[in-house]
Amino acid sequence: MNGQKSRPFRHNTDLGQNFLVDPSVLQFILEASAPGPEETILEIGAGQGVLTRQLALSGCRRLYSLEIDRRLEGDLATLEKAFSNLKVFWGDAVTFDYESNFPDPPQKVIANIPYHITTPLIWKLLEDLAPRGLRYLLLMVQKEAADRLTSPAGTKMRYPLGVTLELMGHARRLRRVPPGAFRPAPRVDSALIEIGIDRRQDLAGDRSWRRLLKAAFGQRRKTLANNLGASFSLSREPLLSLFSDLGMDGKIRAEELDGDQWLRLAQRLTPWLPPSR
Ligand SMILES: C[S@@+](CC[C@H](N)C(=O)[O-])C[C@H]1O[C@@H](n2cnc3c(N)ncnc32)[C@H](O)[C@@H]1O
Repeated sequence: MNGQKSRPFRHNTDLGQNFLVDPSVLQFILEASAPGPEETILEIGAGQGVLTRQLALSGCRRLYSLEIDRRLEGDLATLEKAFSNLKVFWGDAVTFDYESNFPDPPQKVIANIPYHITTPLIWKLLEDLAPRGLRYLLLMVQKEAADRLTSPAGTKMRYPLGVTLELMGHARRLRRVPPGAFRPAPRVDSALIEIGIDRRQDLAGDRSWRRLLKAAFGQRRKTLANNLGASFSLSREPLLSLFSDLGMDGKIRAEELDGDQWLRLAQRLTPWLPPSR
C-alpha cells in the first residue's frame, strides 16, 4: 500500500457512461441471451466491466469487448488477465473495422450500449457482421429507441431501421429498465430489446435500399409520393401509376407500408433512381 487513495471515476455522460448496478437486470440479460460454449460474443461499451465479467464467466468460447474510453484500461486489463476467453478492443464502435479485427466473427452481440449511437451502431453491426454470421443481438437502449425499433407498420414511430429489421429478422422488446438500475441514473427510461437475424433479406449493406428509405421517411408530414418525387426528381404521374400497380393509395405515407410492400416498391423503383454519388 502506498497510502494513496484511488480517485473515483468521473463518468462522462456524453459517452453514455451510466453503468449497470442492478444485479437482477444483469441476471436477466444473461438468462435471456444465454451465451453458449461454442459461441463468440461481442460486447459494445465494456465500461468498468460489470457485464464483461459475467459474460466471460458464462463460459462462452470467446468474448470481444469494445470500449472507446482509455481511462477504463486499468479495469479492463485486470479482467483480461483473469479470463482467457476475453479480448478487449479500443475504438469507436460505429467506425470500427470488425472485419480485420475479428477473424472469428461473433454470433451474438450482448451489450448495454451508449444510447446516443443506437441507430448508426445497429446499422453498422447489421451491415458488417450479419453477412459473417451474426444471428442475435440483446441490447439495452433508451425506451423510445426500443419503441421505434419494434414499431409495426401503421404506427407513428416507424422508421427506416425498424422496417429493415422486420425484413432481416425480428425485433422485440423484452422489458423496461428503470433509471435506478444505473449509476449515475440516466434521465430517461431504458428497455432491453432482442433482435433475431435470419437474413431472409440482406438489406443493411444495400445502398439503394437505404437511400430509398431515407428519402421516403425524409419529411414525415408529406406523402410517400411527394417525398420520393422531391428527392429523386421523379414526375408524379408514373409514380402514382406504380403505386396503383402495387395496390397502394396515392396518398399513402411511408410509415403505413409493411415490409413486403417496401420490398415490392424497392424492386420496381430502384431502376428509376438516379445513380448515387
Ligand atoms: C451504458 S455504458 C455501459 C457500461 C457497462 N457495459 C455496464 O453495463 O455498466 C456504455 C459504455 O460505452 C462506451 N462508449 C461510448 N461511446 C462508445 C463508442 N462510440 N464506441 C465504443 N464504446 C463507447 C462508454 O465509454 C461506456 O463505457
